[in-house]
Amino acid sequence: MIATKDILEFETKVMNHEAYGNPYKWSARDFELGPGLGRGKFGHVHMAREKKTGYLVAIKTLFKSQITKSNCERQVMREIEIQSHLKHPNILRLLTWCHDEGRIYLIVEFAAGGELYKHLTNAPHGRFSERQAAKYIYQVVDAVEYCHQHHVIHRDIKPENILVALNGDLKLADFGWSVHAPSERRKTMCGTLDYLPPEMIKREVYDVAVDHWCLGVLLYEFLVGKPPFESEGQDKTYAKILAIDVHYPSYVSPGAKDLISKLLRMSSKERLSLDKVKNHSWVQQLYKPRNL
Ligand SMILES: Nc1ncnc2c1ncn2[C@@H]1O[C@H](COP(=O)(O)OP(=O)(O)OP(=O)(O)O)[C@@H](O)[C@H]1O
Repeated sequence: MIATKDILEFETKVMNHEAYGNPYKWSARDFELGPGLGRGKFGHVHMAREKKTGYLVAIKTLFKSQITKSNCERQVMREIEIQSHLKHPNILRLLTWCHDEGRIYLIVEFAAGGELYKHLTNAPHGRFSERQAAKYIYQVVDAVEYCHQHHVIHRDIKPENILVALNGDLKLADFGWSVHAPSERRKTMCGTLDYLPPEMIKREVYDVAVDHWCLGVLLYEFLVGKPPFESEGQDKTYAKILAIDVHYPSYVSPGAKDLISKLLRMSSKERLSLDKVKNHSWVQQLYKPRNL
């Protein structure tokens, strides 16, 4: 339990920091590196402590040489640019970033619970209860709705890209594939195979509704423990997606099935709006957001 005295002491430290309310040039020297949290494509992620305040963060270190070698400069800059503008309780906050000759450091909110994917694997029978799934889908939908309101399509929603905070709330992360979509419809194929929407397989133009499809796949995976179109080969997965060939185990409730089937629609225009997902009777029965 954190005592009021500790909070006051911490707040005093924050207010006495040169960065408080002022332009401040952060550098890696402001942080003390702690244990490793994981490895990413271009570097590693560590827990870290801001030296003057003791504030815990995660630092994602990216090696510039690896980014250049993979020709991903634009993708990385886009991830930084997009994530630095998104401020929502269920989106992993990019607090600041800095760089030196060889590295880029992303200072992000620390998600003490780690990857949601691990929670799913460790859950009884490798799947979440309907109550847990309703809370989780509500929080991800709220985050994605906020992204869409800011003209950002995530394009890579899956349990591996969602982290869990200390209080159990979800944090949508990994904006490496996301794009700013100012009213424009796009054509690049990206994302993970099991989560690919039909319009991307058919290489048609697509819009924000690709995320609605992925939310249907995500909810199914929460409840069943594996994505609905998972198959042995890529061709079989594609065929199942294009036929919307979904099998629901008997333990999935009619309410959950109804919601998933309203997101997994071939026509992107027919997919349920995100507001309607949050207000769907199955979600409403099982989850009440704290701020209401
Ligand atoms: N803010 C954080 N808090 C706690 N753990 C984190 C945080 N950020 C990343 N991690 C851990 O580090 C791992 C790698 O980070 P991340 O997924 O951001 O790298 P990446 O380059 O996007 O990886 P990839 O795209 O290959 O999945 C994550 O899977 C997670 O376990």
